[in-house]
Amino acid sequence: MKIDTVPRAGYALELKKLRKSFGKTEIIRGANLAVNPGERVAIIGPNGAGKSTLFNLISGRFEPSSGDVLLNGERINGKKPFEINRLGLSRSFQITNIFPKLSVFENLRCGVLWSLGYKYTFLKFLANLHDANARADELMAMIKLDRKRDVLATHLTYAEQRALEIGITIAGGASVILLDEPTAGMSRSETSRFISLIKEVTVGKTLLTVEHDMGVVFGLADRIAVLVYGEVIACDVPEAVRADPRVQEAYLGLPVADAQGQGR
Ligand SMILES: Nc1ncnc2c1ncn2[C@@H]1O[C@H](COP(=O)(O)OP(=O)(O)OP(=O)(O)O)[C@@H](O)[C@H]1O
Repeated sequence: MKIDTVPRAGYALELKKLRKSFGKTEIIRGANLAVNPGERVAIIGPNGAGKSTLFNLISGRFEPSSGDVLLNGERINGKKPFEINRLGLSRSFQITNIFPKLSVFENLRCGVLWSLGYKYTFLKFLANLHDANARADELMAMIKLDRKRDVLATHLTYAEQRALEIGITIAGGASVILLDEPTAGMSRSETSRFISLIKEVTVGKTLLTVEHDMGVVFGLADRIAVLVYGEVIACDVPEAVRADPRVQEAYLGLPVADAQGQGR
């Protein structure tokens, strides 16, 4: 089944002078960011900097007050989240994405069918949908849950549920993936395995994460975007961001590597 969305030339994702106010309070204040196809970018920033708001603007949950969001060169402001999803951007919604009473396989198949525009009311007919079954099997192997094929999602470990969530997020073949704190709540060993898994399943895709854990940020990101008071004050390779005095100042004067947990 061919469902990959081929990015056009240019940036995979671009934010231009993006602004968002809630009432009189401006939360995103002219944020600019350009992410290349295939790049992994982590957004960091102190509490309340606007990271979640930025994700909500990109994924269509909020409409910008002004400025633009471009996905593969196409302006997506004002589009509905499902329209943006069909254009090739997929966002994880943490484990609320998962159907607890469905098996691993059924969850993944729902993710595939949803991206193709099927309705859940057709569930009883799904067994006949050969392509979706094949894609669900493929995803299950990618997220290393093939041995749990028929286990209900509710009976998975927390880390397995998060892996399933990633499987559902990538099910539709989106070229741009947004992950919100993908390793939150995991142990150190689970986190390091999970970083490897994320890297594997997003090969060739563009990845944007919001992350508090500096270990994850430095282990995963090609570039780090630092959001402070609704502006991207730096976006560079990890070593450069670590050494940037503006970033150190934003993290209470601590070197970024020592500021692990300070953003919480
Ligand atoms: N729907 C909303 N209505 C009003 N204010 C909002 C809304 N969403 C977010 N805010 C405000 O915007 C600011 C930024 O919030 P946001 O959650 O985007 O920050 P964040 O960087 O993700 O923070 P954290 O690291 O604590 O998760 C906060 O002051 C928050 O209260």
